[in-house]
Amino acid sequence: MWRRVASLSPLVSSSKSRILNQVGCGLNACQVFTTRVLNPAEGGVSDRRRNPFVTFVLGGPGSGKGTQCTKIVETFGLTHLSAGDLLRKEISSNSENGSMILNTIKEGKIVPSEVTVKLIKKAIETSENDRFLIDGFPRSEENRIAYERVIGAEPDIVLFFDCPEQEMVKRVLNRNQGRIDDNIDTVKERLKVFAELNLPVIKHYSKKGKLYKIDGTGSEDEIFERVRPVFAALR
Ligand SMILES: Nc1ncnc2c1ncn2[C@@H]1O[C@H](COP(=O)(O)OP(=O)(O)OP(=O)(O)O)[C@@H](O)[C@H]1O
Ligand SMILES: O=c1ccn([C@@H]2O[C@H](COP(=O)(O)O)[C@@H](O)[C@H]2O)c(=O)[nH]1
Ligand SMILES: [Mg+2]
Repeated sequence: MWRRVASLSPLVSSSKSRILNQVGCGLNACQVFTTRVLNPAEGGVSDRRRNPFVTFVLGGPGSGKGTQCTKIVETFGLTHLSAGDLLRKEISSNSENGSMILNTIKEGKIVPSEVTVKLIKKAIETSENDRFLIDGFPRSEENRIAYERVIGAEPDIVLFFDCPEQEMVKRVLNRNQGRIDDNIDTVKERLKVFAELNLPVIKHYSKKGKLYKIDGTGSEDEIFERVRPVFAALR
């Protein structure tokens, strides 16, 4: 089991992006606190995986969440759960929510919490691992509250990849993986949704001392060297 309390030196980004100004939440805090709020009435996660170590990985579209998660998995062995990938699997498996999810993703909006939280809960419960990176979730305060209620715990830490909008748009439009939301109109909407609904989540966890803000500019390797100490300190 990983340590749940750690004290690290500051890892504050020097980026001057618009997002940073909007968050404006004194992100020097690099102490990791734990607040377990297990809620037996809701069931929480199953007994076998009752107390997993959870990292939320947040950032705007194209900020590099998925790319950095792959590197964290390779080096530290956490299991990567991308909320977007779980939703895309629902579309391709023709589930009852498939067409609703497809339309929501096309529009750059947020899928209802009950759908996403259920998929994440199942993925945690069916995993052999007890350490997770939950990538691209929670997208809103409503998502966050639903997760904490259903899972019965807060995340242990939260990573936020801070990247200028112009760079994020460039990366998304060059991604070339056939995603239906990698077009300029959807990206504009996703940036709007990120600023309006996701930044409040980031601010919430900053206030709780759980946030690690990482400068998301530079090469993939340079960014990973900013991420590495966060997990190295928890081993
Ligand atoms: N540091 C980087 N410099 C340049 N390109 C990068 C960098 N990191 C990731 N990329 C590229 O940018 C694109 C978006 O990266 P990635 O998919 O990791 O972002 P994301 O935050 O998961 O985005 P989304 O929220 O849309 O899923 C990918 O094509 C990836 O290869
Ligand atoms: O928790 C979530 C995660 C994702 N979505 C929808 O999926 C797309 C793509 O997500 P990525 O994380 O970029 O892969 C996102 O724009 C949302 O439409 C969601 O609703 N809830
Ligand atoms: Mg991604």
